[in-house]
Amino acid sequence: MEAISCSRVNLPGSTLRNTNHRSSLPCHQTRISMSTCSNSSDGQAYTVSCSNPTDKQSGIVSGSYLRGPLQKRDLSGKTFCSLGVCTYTGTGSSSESHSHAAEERVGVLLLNLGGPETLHDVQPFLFNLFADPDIIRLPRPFKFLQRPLAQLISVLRAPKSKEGYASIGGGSPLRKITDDQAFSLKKALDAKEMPVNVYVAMRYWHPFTEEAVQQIKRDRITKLVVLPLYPQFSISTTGSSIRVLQNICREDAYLSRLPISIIQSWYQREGYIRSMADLIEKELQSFSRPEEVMVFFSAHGVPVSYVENAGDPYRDQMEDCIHLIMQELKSRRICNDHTLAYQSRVGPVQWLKPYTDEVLVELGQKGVKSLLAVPVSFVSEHIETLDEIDREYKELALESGIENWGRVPALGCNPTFITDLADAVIEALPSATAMKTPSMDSEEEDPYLQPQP
Ligand SMILES: C=CC1=C(C)c2cc3[nH]c(cc4nc(cc5[nH]c(cc1n2)c(C)c5CCC(=O)O)C(CCC(=O)O)=C4C)c(C)c3C=C
Ligand SMILES: [Fe+2]
Repeated sequence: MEAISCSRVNLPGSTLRNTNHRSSLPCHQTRISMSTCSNSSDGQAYTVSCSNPTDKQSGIVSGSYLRGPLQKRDLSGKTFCSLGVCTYTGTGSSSESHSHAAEERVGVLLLNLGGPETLHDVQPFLFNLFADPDIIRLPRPFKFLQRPLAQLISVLRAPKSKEGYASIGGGSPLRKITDDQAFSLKKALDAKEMPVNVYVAMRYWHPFTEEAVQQIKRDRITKLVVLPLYPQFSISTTGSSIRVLQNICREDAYLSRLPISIIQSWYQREGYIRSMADLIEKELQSFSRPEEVMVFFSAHGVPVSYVENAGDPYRDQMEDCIHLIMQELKSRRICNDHTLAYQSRVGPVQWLKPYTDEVLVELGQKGVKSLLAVPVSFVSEHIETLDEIDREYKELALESGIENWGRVPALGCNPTFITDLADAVIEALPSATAMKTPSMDSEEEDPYLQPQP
């Protein structure tokens, strides 16, 4: 594999590893502090040199990722957690889940968003979401408004959200799907002779990160791989979850010494790209003229300011991801037209464009008759696939002149995908190092989550 070089945003004092490159596009430049990196000739063991002059040696986060721009920032914050940790330890007790070395107990921590399990949970779930300073980014002098604003917005938005959740069965399916993915991942790792415990940490609903972390401590895990269930990195998703984790680790003697490897993004992995292409190829067959179908990638949006002011690599990674999926399809002689748009905007600010609803109308006006929607920023079914895409966008598309509509299902427990995640975990394990967290500026502190019932 050819050598590549890149510049990237760096956490203060971070040491990062990049493994398993798939292609040779240069990493993208960001605005904050930079570090340069170059890969070894075999595309493995990709080490990023640290640019922080004051703290060159300390490894804050050890990240295994493939390529592409990464957002690294000071991750700090606080969270409250409570009941319901789900751990997959196989048939035996957790202490049986050892790695090869007698005392080594490997844990995998899956990070996800979480969702309300009942309609009663919707408003407090929304409060937690809007109280996250990575979701509503207030300028420093206005940080004190975060919680009151979260309270106000959550109360105002709750009726609309409740309608959506009511229409998909009265709650989010995310917890059940994530638990199933955790179970499948554990089985896939067992099959590769890598016995692990798999934990689930949700950002805005049960089981919260702290619950998972408590279980990790009880199980006396000796090495941890952190795997966000978001293929692409965004400040608002993976970034936010890592910040919370880092904050918990900072305050805990055991956790601050625990070797941890964080997989920051994995959209470039061959197995993921192949499994997405498989789903698209299969779904295209349900159309009478598959070659005439527009492949319509719909990604969850973020406000433009994240990308343009805060250096969020989300848009670049999303575009790169679509490119890789289309390349894979082309290699199978599937050469359909395709487009990417962003859905689910909230509030009055500018979000990434083009907007899904606007593009659907335009495509209908231009005479596109068959369209296959591909949700691409998330790997489980959730409110935005089951309600927004399947109901709202489908209706809009049909009204706009599109006659044949299809939608690719989310990956869920797709075997190719889960096996690839298992490989990602195995590749990340050797780079686990203790998470030394920066001391936190009190003004940057996360507002406390609303205590849950
Ligand atoms: C990559 C995925 C996601 C990004 C990026 C993201 C950013 C983001 N989201 C909001 C606001 C809301 N998101 C909501 C639900 C929701 N968001 C994602 C994923 C991403 N969000 C998922 C998978 C879900 C669904 C969870 C489920 O229960 O099924 C909601 C609640 C639902 C609603 O009222 O629409 C809100 C609100 C912002 C503001 C944001 C970036 C800043
Ligand atoms: Fe969202």
